[in-house]
Amino acid sequence: MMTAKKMANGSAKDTKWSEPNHDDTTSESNLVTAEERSQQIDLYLKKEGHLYKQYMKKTMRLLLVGAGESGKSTIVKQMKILHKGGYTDEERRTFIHVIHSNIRESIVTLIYALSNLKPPESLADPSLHECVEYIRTKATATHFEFTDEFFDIVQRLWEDEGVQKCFLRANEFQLIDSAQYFLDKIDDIREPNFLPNDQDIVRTRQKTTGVLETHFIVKNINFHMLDVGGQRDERKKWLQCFSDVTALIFVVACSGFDTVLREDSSQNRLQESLDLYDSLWNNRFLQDTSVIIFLNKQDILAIKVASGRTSLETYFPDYKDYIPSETVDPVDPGFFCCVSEARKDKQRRKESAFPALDIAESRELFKAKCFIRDRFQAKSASKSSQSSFVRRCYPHYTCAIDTENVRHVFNSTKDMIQRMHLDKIGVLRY
Ligand SMILES: Nc1nc2c(ncn2[C@@H]2O[C@H](COP(=O)(O)OP(=O)(O)OP(=O)(O)O)[C@@H](O)[C@H]2O)c(=O)[nH]1
Ligand SMILES: [Mg+2]
Repeated sequence: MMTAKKMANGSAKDTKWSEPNHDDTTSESNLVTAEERSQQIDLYLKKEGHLYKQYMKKTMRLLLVGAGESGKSTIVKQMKILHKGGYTDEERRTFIHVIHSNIRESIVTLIYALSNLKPPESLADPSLHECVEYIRTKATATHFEFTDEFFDIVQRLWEDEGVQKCFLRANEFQLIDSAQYFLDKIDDIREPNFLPNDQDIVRTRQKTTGVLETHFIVKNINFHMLDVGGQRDERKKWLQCFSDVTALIFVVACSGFDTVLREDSSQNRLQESLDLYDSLWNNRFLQDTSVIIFLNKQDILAIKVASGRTSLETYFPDYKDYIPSETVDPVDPGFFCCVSEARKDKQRRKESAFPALDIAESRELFKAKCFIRDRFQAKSASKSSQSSFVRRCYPHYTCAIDTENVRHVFNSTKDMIQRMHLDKIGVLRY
């Protein structure tokens, strides 16, 4: 490090150093020795260092990582809703186009999947063939107007039983998670004065490219949250974010156990998350950084388990003989925080994305949640580190589209992040 003495001296042999003299006269009083100047600078750096340390103590840098579509940007949107005063009407309007594009992408995907699935599905109402043609030809055009004709056609197709059957097989192709939400809401969305609400905004899907940073203050603590693109070609940009990170928040789409990656159809999404987690846990630049795991998309996981159409066992054969180590009652509201939060209030329950589960389904969901969590925890074995810092992983079950759930999880991790941070800056000795 450049010492104050070196900075002050330039050449240690110089005997005198003088302050700039504006009236071009040199008086004895503003002549200081290099030694004195060096002491002044040392003092200044100490003071600055102290202020920097104070600032660092109150500044947490959180890096959101995880595979594509795991829910990172959705967490950032929730931070804006919870800690940055939410969205203005002007900002809400900017999401209208994204919602329209999400609807278009969803219906185009469903229509192509009808014939591409093996075995294929077909329209229940053959008179809709013209609508299919419209979607295939007009709705895929680069410059496309979202006309009434488009919304009428989408609505008719979405109500078709054949299209619904195709939707139930969405794990066999690439459909955005919010497809059903927006397609069910077309009546409202197509209105000329439609203004997206918070739930509409957190449901939108836009792939992140690059690194996006957001700042907010909670109880006098500055949070800098970094959101990165999670698809494979985006991950080389992550490295630049690794320095000075307080904690990594690793987001996992738990519901992805029966789907493949958008960018590589030979890779299972949950397996990709596990591999990615493994590589980050072992990354040499992150050896002093603890990891908070957000086991996300618990609502979709619950829907999949309740449907009985798909099982973890098909994709992860060791699930069959897995027995959770806990003896927690599977319907314990403390464990199912998302479900129980929703149950507190009948209205919210109705609006909740969570299905009502019977006891057997709850037990199965409990097993699935524990299994996925344990797979990540097994990869987080602490290695011996030279410092006294003990690196840990902290798993949490989340549902990023549920503002109350994110509030609850963020509150309970906030204090722990702060402890982790103080621990870390103590170890690194700024
Ligand atoms: N139902 C449900 N949908 C979710 C949840 N979390 C995120 N989503 C939806 O999943 C989609 C993808 O979420 P994003 O936040 O864009 O994912 P990301 O990790 O930022 O993806 P990249 O930017 O590609 O890395 C969005 O449409 C979200 O609304 C969840 O817990 N439940
Ligand atoms: Mg994103």
